[in-house]
This record gives sequence, C-alpha cells and structure tokens, in this order.
Amino acid sequence: MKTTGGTDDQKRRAGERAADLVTDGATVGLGTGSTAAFAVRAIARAVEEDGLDVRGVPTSFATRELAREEGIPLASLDEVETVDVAIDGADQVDDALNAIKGGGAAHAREKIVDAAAERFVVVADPSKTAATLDRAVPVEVLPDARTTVAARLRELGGDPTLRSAERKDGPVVTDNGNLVLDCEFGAIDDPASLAADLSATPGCVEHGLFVGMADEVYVGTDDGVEVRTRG
Ligand SMILES: O=C(CO)[C@H](O)[C@H](O)COP(=O)(O)O
Repeated sequence: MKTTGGTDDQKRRAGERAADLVTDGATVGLGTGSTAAFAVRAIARAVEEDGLDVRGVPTSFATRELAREEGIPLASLDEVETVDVAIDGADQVDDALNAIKGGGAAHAREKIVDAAAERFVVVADPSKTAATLDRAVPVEVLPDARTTVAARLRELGGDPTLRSAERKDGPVVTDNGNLVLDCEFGAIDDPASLAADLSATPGCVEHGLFVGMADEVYVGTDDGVEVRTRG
C-alpha cells in the first residue's frame, strides 16, 4: 500500500530541510519510507562531513539497515531517555497536522518513537496533503485476532483488507511478527474519535492514525519547502 505520488526532488527537499534541525548531541528518531530516507542520508552526510554527533533511533528494520550502511551511530528506543527530534514520513496529512501512516507497515514502532520525541516533524510531498484524511488506515493486528479485529472495524464503518505481500505468497508480516489490515473508512471527519475506538480494540497492536502528534509538517515542493505548523 505504498503511496509514491510525489517526486524524488520534492521528497528530498522536505527530508533535507528537516535534517537541518538536528543539532550536535541530539538523539534523533529516524522515520521509515522514501521521504524519511532523504533525511537519514542528509544526517549521515553531516555525521561524516561535519562531525555531527548524533544517536539515531530507527523506526523499522529497513531504516536501521539504511542508517547503519550510511554510518549513523544507532541506539534502540529502550537505550535512550529522550528523543530530541523525530523525522518521519506520512501517507496523508490533513490541515490540522493529523496523519495516516503505515504504508510501510512500520507504524507501531514509528508511533512509539515519534510520540517520544520532543519535536516530531513530518516530511511529505504535496500528494500527501488533504483537507480531510480519507486514505485507508493501516491496522497492525496480532495474527490470531485478525478476524475479530476485522469484525470490529466493520462495526466502526470500515472495510478492512488483509495486506498481501508483493514478493511472497500470503500476507505482509510486520517487523513485530503481526499482520496488517488496511481499512477504508471514507472521509474521516473525527480522527481523534476513530483513533480512540481503534486503540480500544483488543488484538489491535497499533493503528496508523497519528492524531495531534506532529509539531510541524515540511512539504517539499518543486521550488522549496512549505512549513506547516500547528495552530
Ligand atoms: O508510514 C510510513 C511507513 O510505515 C511511511 O512514512 C509512509 O508510508 C510514507 O512513505 P513515503 O515517504 O515512501 O511515501
């Protein structure tokens, strides 16, 4: 369920601008996806070329591999007391800076790291912006709970689909060993209420609604970066 509507240049501008926020000595949440990867590479360049002293906290297996290859010193979340800034992508972000994440099935760890950050910056391209969230919401479920969670999602007005793997027969299995239901709700008029209902569903490990979490959204455009702030 990857969304790749923007151009690489738009994503790069957003990611590189956000990477400029990282200061010496910072602990940085490293998000997942193609836009966050531009931030990871820019941070790595600053480490190598300017001697920037950082610790990266990766949000997924894929990001840990990328950060390792690029030479960013890493820590896992349970090794750090605070995250100074987290930089992460999104599948969709609304005017109130609420987001849908999980196109890479990494939203459970992303939410933990992004929520722990003093400052959480979403990096996106213009194709991700919308007045109202209306993309499918990824819901990570314990494998045994997929049927009961799917039933609850239908009660909530959703239409869930088990996410299939692309180069393997069968479902996507997350970094945590769980499955993902992508759930269409149409236009989500009250994301906070839906988020609360999803969080209260037994067997739902985590859902991809990030409500009231982002401090800023950096939208990379064809000629710069539009910075959206809360309020
Ligand atoms: O939530 C995510 C992964 O779980 C990603 O941040 C989201 O899918 C955006 O990815 P991209 O920048 O490649 O469009």
